Parts: sequence; C-alpha cells; structure tokens
Amino acid sequence: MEVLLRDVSKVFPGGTVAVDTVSLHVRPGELVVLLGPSGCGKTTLLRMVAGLELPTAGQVTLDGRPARTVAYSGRDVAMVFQELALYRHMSVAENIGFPLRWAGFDDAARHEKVLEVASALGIGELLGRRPSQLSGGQRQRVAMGRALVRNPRLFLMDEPLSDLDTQLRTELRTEIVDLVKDLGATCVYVTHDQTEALTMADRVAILRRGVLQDLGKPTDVYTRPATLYVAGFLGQPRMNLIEATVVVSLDQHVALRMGAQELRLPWLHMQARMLARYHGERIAVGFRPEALTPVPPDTTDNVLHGRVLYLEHHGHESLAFLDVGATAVTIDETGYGDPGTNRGRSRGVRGMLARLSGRGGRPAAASEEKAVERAGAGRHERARAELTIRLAPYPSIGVGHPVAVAVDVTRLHFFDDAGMRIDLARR
Ligand SMILES: Nc1ncnc2c1ncn2[C@@H]1O[C@H](COP(=O)(O)OP(=O)(O)OP(=O)(O)O)[C@@H](O)[C@H]1O
Repeated sequence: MEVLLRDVSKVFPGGTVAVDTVSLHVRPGELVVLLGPSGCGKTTLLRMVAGLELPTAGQVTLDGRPARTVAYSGRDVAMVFQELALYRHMSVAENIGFPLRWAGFDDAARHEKVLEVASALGIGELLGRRPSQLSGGQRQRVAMGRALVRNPRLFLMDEPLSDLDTQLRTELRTEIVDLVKDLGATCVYVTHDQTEALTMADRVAILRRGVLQDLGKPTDVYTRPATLYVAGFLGQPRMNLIEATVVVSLDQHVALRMGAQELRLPWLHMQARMLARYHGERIAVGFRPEALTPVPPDTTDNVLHGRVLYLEHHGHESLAFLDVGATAVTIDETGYGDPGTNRGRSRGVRGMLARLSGRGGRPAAASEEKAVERAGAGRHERARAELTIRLAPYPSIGVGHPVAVAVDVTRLHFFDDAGMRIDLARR
C-alpha cells in the first residue's frame, strides 16, 4: 500500500504545532521509520496515517484514498502500539484469532491461520495460555500476531518494543522486519531509538518539533546528514561539531580556523571550492570520532592538538574528550539523556537550530549563561569537551595529557549558518 502525506500539519487546540508541513511518500512494500526525540510529533503523524486523527492542513492518502476512509473501511491496515491491548480473559489463540472472527472466518480456517502465525512468531506452544501467564516479550509477539493474522497491507507500529529488554528488542526487531517483508506489506514504524531506526528502516524520516529534518536510507542520513540537527542526533558517540571560520588562499587551499588551530583543504579537494564562497564566514564543521586518529605530537598536516579533559571506558574501547581550544556547536533536544555532554553551549553558530526550525529555540544568551554555570567543577567539566576521539581500551594516557589527532579531511561535514548541509546536492 502506498502512503502519501502532502504538506500535512496538525495543530492541537491550545496551539501546539505537533506536525508542521510534512510531506512524505512511503512506497508500497517499504519500511519507513519515523525517528525523533520525545514530543517531536511521531505519534501524531502515525495517528493521522491511521485515520485516528485528522490533519489541520494537508492530506494523507493510502493508495490514493483518504486515510480515514481506508482505515475504517477495511482490514488492510493493522496497528501495533506500545500499550498492548490484549484481552486478558482470552487465551493467546483467541487473542490472535480475534480479528478473524470479525472477518467471518470459520473455526477451522481461523485455527489454521492462528497456528501458522503463532509458529512464525515462535509462540506456537503458548496458544492455550492467558496474557497474564506470558513474559513481556511473549505478550509483544501475541500483539504482533494479532496484527499479522489479517495479512494487512499496511502496518503502523508505535514503539512496539520500548518496554522490552535490550536482548529481546534486538531479536524482535529482526523478526519484525522479516515478517513485514515476507508479507510484502508497507510499514510505518515509530521509535526514538536510533539503533532501531538505522537497523530496521529502508528509509528513515527524522523529525524535530514537527518538522521533517531528513529523509533517506540509513547510510545516507548517517554518512551525509542533511541538517546540523541530524548530524548531532545520529551516532554514538555523537558527531563532533566545531565552529570554524573559512579563510581562502586562492589556488592553494581553504583553511578552516578553529580557535588557534586550523585544518586545510587543498584547493583541488572537491569540497574546497564549494567552501570558498563562505570566505570570512563562520560555518559548523562536523567530524565523527571515526575520522580522527591519534598520531605522534610532531605530525604535521591537518592535525589538531588538545588535552584530555576526561576519559570514558566502555570495555571494547575508551573515549577521550579533548579540549582543543575551539568552540563547540551544540544542539539541544538531541535526545541524549546526559545534560553534561556539551549541551547548552550554543555560543558560536548562534541560534542555528532555532532558525532551522523556524521558531522557538532557546535564545543564545541564555545558553551562554548555562555554559558559564557549567564551566565549574564536577561533571559539568564535561561541557568543555570539544572533541571526542576513540582509543584502544584503557589507554596509558590520563586526564591533562596532550594528544595530537590527525583529521581525515575527506570525512568532514559542513553546515551553514542556517544549519543546512552545504553540499546537500551531492547526496
Ligand atoms: N491530544 C493532544 N492535545 C494537545 N497536544 C497534544 C496532543 N497529543 C500530542 N500533543 C502534543 O503534540 C506534540 C507531539 O506529540 P507526539 O505524541 O506526536 O510526539 P512523539 O514524538 O510521539 O513523542 P513520544 O516519543 O514522547 O511519544 C507534543 O508537544 C505533545 O504534547
């Protein structure tokens, strides 16, 4: 089934703009994940596709017909939500088979279909149990079974795995993809978990404050994010985002000045000439930790020098957070839980994100005040970290240690003052 959203907005009474002029085309058989932090409008968007909510403006159509008509009229659309609504007084088999009763299947046909779906989901042994006798993961499978049994052409799933532990989530997300693909159904899947989005989706749609920020294959949105917001949102550890002034030396190179240090892109470098038109301007430069390699201190050419502010040991690797004397560009609402990690320091490319969303946003001055507050002792020291690098587990260096890192300038990301990717056209 084809899902088409044309300039869809939803404003709730009271004035909350939950969804802001979103256009999205989900092709038949495609699995599109709506990703974004809490409150960005994912559920509202999904509910409009389900016909449960009417848009304030724009249109939502399913195979060319208004969503509400399709969802109400047939059995083509199935929904799975986080809050499972299993019938407690019914067995697993009755729960799964329930939609078939409505569709007029006789007992034998229903039984056969339930068995088929239950064994596909690995719950064939549990058909006689009540929901209260099941684990969370098993209950989730039953809910999935009830949605699957109707052979729907469109699945709408809203954080169906969010109550489960990590291992079950990992298992079930693969199963969901397989099941949906086997059925040839279209699927719109809502989550705030970027791993889920990047592993499951054919394409990911990233929302912030109701505005669609990026739409593309997982590899595209990760390797070439369309906006500064997406650059900061996707990836763990997050992408380093540093403010730089562009200085052109004609026919030689384009320098990116970051505090007292600079990186140089040779003039023949593909991106150098594209950056040349920003001569004298400030832009945001992004580089993921994987583009940075520790090198001996006397190495020249595109090396940044810094000092270790703190280290984090993750077992398989350690992360070092360096102060390189430059200004970090930070993004609020990245969905990260730790308030100490660079957040609030949005001096630099000022109010970039407020403008990006076209409204709201914390004024830069307030953010600067917060940054000052955080520059004190304790965990708020972390707000000073400007460059995250990956190291082998438990390295011999410690806090305060000088470190030189070579920057792979072919893996830089550039964003303009409005937070838009400078070379978006090449994606
Ligand atoms: N019925 C409603 N009336 C008023 N405001 C609403 C209503 N439903 C949602 N909102 C608001 O609309 C915005 C988007 O909410 P929505 O539930 O779509 O976000 P979400 O991205 O799904 O969040 P979460 O991940 O926390 O579920 C929020 O600011 C929310 O408070």
